[in-house]
Amino acid sequence: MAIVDDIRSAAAWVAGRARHVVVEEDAIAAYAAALPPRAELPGLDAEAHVVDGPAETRAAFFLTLDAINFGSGWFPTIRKRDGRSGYFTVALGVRDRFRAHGAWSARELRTIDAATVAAVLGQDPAHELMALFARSLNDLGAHVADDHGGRFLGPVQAAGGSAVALVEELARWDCFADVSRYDGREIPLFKRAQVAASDLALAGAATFGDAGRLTLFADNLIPHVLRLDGVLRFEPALVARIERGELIAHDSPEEVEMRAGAIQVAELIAAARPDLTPQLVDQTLWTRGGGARYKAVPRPRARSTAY
Ligand SMILES: Nc1nc2c(c(CN[C@H]3C=C[C@H](O)[C@@H]3O)cn2[C@@H]2O[C@H](COP(=O)(O)O)[C@@H](O)[C@H]2O)c(=O)[nH]1
Repeated sequence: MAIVDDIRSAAAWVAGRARHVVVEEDAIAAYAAALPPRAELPGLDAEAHVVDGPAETRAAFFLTLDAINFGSGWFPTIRKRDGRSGYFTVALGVRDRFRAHGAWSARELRTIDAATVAAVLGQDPAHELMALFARSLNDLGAHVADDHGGRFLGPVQAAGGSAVALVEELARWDCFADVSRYDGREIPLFKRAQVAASDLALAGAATFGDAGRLTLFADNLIPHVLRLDGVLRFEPALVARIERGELIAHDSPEEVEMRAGAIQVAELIAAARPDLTPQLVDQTLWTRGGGARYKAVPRPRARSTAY
């Protein structure tokens, strides 16, 4: 079975036995009907990303950014750009570096250290997230250098027009690892490998015929949006912990159920809205999550390199 089908069937299996986070199936039809048409979806935020210039540079930008598109559990402890979220603070830092000095080469990424990453992102070099970012970039650099001759378009071209094939390759790299365990079973989620495929297509660095097979990208923000919108029901004790700002343990049943529940909801929505794929549902809900209503309430936070 293709990796994306493993992800969706694992997510459905978790959702079917979830104890802490439950899909409100009766809410799906109306919720799906009310989601905006795909035409209204915002594309890439051109100000925060590298969306022009050579395809090789766009591929370098998004593979570099998505290799460090995690840390949401630490975001309350990093220095944010004024009025920007954690994700956009990181994206803008990488974008500024690309604008000033171009892309890091694969060879440079292979040896980049925490202090260099911290300087680019405007962070304390001693912050533990900087060492995690550097380690992820080291692995990315090693794979692009050793497996693809230093070309960031290498993995895209090797995927031969298939987003699923690209996810299959990135999922083998440590820097895109994202498999949890739940009731003794492996639960592949691969949020960043999948968002990388999506971002490369959005940036025009890749053309995929099968992007509709990607699942929703299981982060912490979408379950939060779905809870506030009444589509995922979190048990009261979990809500209380989240609202106290307590970290939820990565790989805990609650955390896996939140992420798997969001993937399952996107599948149910896509079944009700043939014009929307799970990737488009993700973009809609992730964008919605940036709104005041969702920012006003504490969101779940877990510390992992997955999201
Ligand atoms: N499900 C989903 N999660 C996504 C993204 C993105 C960025 N993608 C956009 C970039 C270019 C295109 O416009 C893409 O749409 C980041 N995240 C996650 O959010 C979390 C950050 O939250 P906050 O605390 O607010 O910064 C963090 O876990 C990060 O991994 C997405 O697209 N989908």
